[in-house]
Amino acid sequence: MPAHNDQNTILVAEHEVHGIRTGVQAWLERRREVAGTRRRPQDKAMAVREATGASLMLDMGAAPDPDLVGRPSGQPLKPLIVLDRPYAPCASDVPDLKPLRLTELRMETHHRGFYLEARRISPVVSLTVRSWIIAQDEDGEVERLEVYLHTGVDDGNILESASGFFIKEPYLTINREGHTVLRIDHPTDLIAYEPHGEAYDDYPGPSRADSPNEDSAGTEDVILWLKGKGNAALKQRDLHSALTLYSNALATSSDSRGAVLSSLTNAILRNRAHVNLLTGRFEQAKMDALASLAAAPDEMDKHLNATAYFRAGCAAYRLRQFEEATRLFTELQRLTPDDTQADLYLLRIAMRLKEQATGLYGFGRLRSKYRGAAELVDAADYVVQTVVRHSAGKGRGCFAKHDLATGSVVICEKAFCVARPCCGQVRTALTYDTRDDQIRAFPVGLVKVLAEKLAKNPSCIAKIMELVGGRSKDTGMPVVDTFRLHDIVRYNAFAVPQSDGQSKEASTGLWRHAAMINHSCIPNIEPEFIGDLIIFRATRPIKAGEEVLHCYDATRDYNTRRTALKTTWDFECSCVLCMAESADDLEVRKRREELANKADDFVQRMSIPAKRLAIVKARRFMKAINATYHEGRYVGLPRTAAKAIEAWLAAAIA
Ligand SMILES: C[S@@+](CC[C@H](N)C(=O)[O-])C[C@H]1O[C@@H](n2cnc3c(N)ncnc32)[C@H](O)[C@@H]1O
Repeated sequence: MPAHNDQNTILVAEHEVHGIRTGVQAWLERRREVAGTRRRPQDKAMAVREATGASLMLDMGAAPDPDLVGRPSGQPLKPLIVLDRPYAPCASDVPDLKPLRLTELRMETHHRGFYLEARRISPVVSLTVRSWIIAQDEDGEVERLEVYLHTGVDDGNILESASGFFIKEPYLTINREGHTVLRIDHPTDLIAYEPHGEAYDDYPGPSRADSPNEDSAGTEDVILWLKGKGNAALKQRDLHSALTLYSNALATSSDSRGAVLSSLTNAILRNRAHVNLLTGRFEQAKMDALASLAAAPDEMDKHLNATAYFRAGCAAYRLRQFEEATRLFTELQRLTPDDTQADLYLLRIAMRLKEQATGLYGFGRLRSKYRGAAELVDAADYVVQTVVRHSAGKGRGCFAKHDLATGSVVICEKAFCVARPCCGQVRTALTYDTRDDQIRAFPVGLVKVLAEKLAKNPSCIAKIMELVGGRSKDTGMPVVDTFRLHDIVRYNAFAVPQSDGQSKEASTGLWRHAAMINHSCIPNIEPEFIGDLIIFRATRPIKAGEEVLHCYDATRDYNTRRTALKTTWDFECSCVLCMAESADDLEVRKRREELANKADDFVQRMSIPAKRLAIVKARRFMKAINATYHEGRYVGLPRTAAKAIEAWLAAAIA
């Protein structure tokens, strides 16, 4: 993560690294041994008993979470996630796949082109980075179903949200504790549904099978009943159920033969638009609201259309489609000229459009309004000063379109998504990536937030997949690929410095345009954060056509910095400072670092105003540090080791 990533640094003791590696290697070996063999049947009663027991023990806090690994020196336990052999998510819809039974599954096999239908028959066991249940197929065979990391749906757990599931292209493997499991890594591979007929169990009218397709009055009753249940769920803020019930009602209405139910259907679409807005499904919210508009409205319909325009306008605003939001709120204004809601929104949109075009934000006002870490700021993006194009040896880069003065705003962008401490979204895990054998402290909380946002707004997937670490090939269907998201976060996320000093772990976020900025150890722009707004300002004059560069890792020591750039971002920096430092003798670099550390210590201890003797000592430090720099090679380059003592001296003699 560029900038400020030190808060996420976790020191892993050598013996612990060894323990993790050995354990994981043994697990991989076990999996290799069983690859391709037939699945062994499970004892149903025993499996359910085990899940019930595990769930109870966890609820009582009486069982350790097997996902957590021990920390040295009293640091809190951290979850360990093993990233092994990434595989692609299923890119087909369930009807395009062939059904499969549990008895047909083979170990360590991705059953491409197939799906499995199963019901939950146990309580949900919720661990730190995964949840599991016992699932049963229609033959009565059972297996553990484990969902990794992406268990959340509308503030609940996907495994709790329904009792029936479609598992697309099931993958049968062994987990780290040795249990055979159906493993879900990609959120789009698990489809939760209410088994057929289940939502109608307490329907008071004639049985559904008897009526709807034959009789439009019967169908209308079912739809009205589902709508009523949806409204009741909405009232109780059970948004996931409300969404399912409205969707079932709409499916029933589209199933019915020739029944003219348009006003009822429109009402459900309007309600579903509201729930979609509340749950962050903005694309679907806009579609529902627009689909609910009456074509030839009477006076009553006009009022209902106004509600639809309001919901569609809010969704467009949240999707940052400000021009479209203007059009929708203008329609609302036309329908309800006495209502001030549209006027207020149109004013807000006008502010966003101005920010977008001019970069004039009123930063003072924003700073005083948004003080918490990664708070969600109501602001537009200002990215018109730069253009993205090829940068030699670095992939794409961001280049200035015009001359930019020191201190001017180069880019100001609102996060695509952030993991926020206030919502409990900040979570750091240890990841062991078997692809490069590295153990890293990793912001898995951000991967979760990103996956959920993409699953709810699939049209954003393609744009995110364009970032480094994403997929280059189009699969034809918007799917959420967890492994890709992990790499995207690794290469492109920023850590947000904490402004409240409260949170133990740093917030992290993803900014799409800022993710195009390359690194230099001598940057020309510097980031600042207001909530989830990232603001890059020029630190020196930048010429039109020049690449804008910021510093991903400002560690002074050359070797440490080089290792960090390689380990996290997978490149070797060849900026002029790195070139000069790489030509230094190893001994010289070592001596310089020792002197710089002593000078740092001196600066920490010596207050200003300072005694003459202290100033003399500081000058000596300066001289000694400067002597480690080769006069010819460092012309015009920053002498980073002398920075702190130089600043102290300037203040002391001022
Ligand atoms: C946040 S992205 C920057 C945009 C990226 N160049 C692109 O094409 O989308 C970070 C990645 O850019 C590349 N990169 C950034 N700075 C670089 C540099 N100074 N030299 C070489 N590659 C660099 C590395 O591949 C790194 O993982």
